[in-house]
Amino acid sequence: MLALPLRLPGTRFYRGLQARKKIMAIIGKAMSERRRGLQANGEDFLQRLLDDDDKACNGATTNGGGLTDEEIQDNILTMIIAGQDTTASAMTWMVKFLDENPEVLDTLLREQLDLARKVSSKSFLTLESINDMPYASKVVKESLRLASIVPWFPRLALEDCEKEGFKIKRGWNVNVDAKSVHLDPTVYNDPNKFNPSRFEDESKVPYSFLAFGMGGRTCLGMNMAKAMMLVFLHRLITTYRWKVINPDVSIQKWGLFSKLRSGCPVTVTCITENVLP
Ligand code: HEM
Repeated sequence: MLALPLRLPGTRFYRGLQARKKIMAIIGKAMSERRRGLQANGEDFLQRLLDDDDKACNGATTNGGGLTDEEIQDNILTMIIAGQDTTASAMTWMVKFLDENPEVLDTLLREQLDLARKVSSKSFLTLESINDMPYASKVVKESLRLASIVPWFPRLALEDCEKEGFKIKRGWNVNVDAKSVHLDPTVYNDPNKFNPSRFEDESKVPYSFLAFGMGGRTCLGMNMAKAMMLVFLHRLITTYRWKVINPDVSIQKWGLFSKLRSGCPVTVTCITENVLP
């Protein structure tokens, strides 16, 4: 998205196309190995698409046909691009914000240790446990607001229209600037402060939380991403003591998503069981 579309060797665009080809080939190989029984059929999204495709080929679907192999590859690539880097980056920012805000970390630790005591006999967190993390949910939301992982997203005007006095012509590209909304002091009080409690008296300004987009194209993985971030938080907070070792706040240049250039390295020590009384 952030490169001139020049198919010339050496350009970012060209390297992107080459990388895409490589990933598509890896996905294509996995598909053919699964179909030939050479790779374990996991219970994953790829398998669902392949199974639906089989059903369509055998006439077991009513909608006339499954996806082509290229469409299946495209769907998997979309999930990788939309789901992997975004969530990883969100977790990185969350660690950074918590490291910088010990009082928030303290409140979070208390909530998570309480929860850990309740669920310690189980080896995994259930949906019920995830729904029992009110403060952690606000930490996740505030991290997503302040980091604006997808800082803007593009739209195409399908017809002439006028918004707040601005005339927009059919065919124009319009970028929704989520980051500016998230940092607008008329929407969020003291917007640069990491303050999860601001969501206690949740801002009611419509369209003011755009971390997952809004409307017809809202993020499909929104609930999954939130759940992953909560599980990650719980494990990190209750199992490890950690410290960010590189406080560099610069952001990766030309990235599609807002990512810390340093990757936010941390030192990690496992907490012994006596932390959970
Ligand atoms: C913290 C993590 C994530 C963030 C911040 C995020 C953010 C977004 C945003 C802002 C959009 C809307 C883009 C637009 O309107 O043009 C979007 C769309 C999308 N996201 Fe996510 N996302 C995350 C995680 C995920 C995950 C885990 C998945 C899948 C496993 C996923 C799959 C998608 C898909 C498929 C779309 C396109 C939806 C459509 O166009 O109909 N995302 N995401």
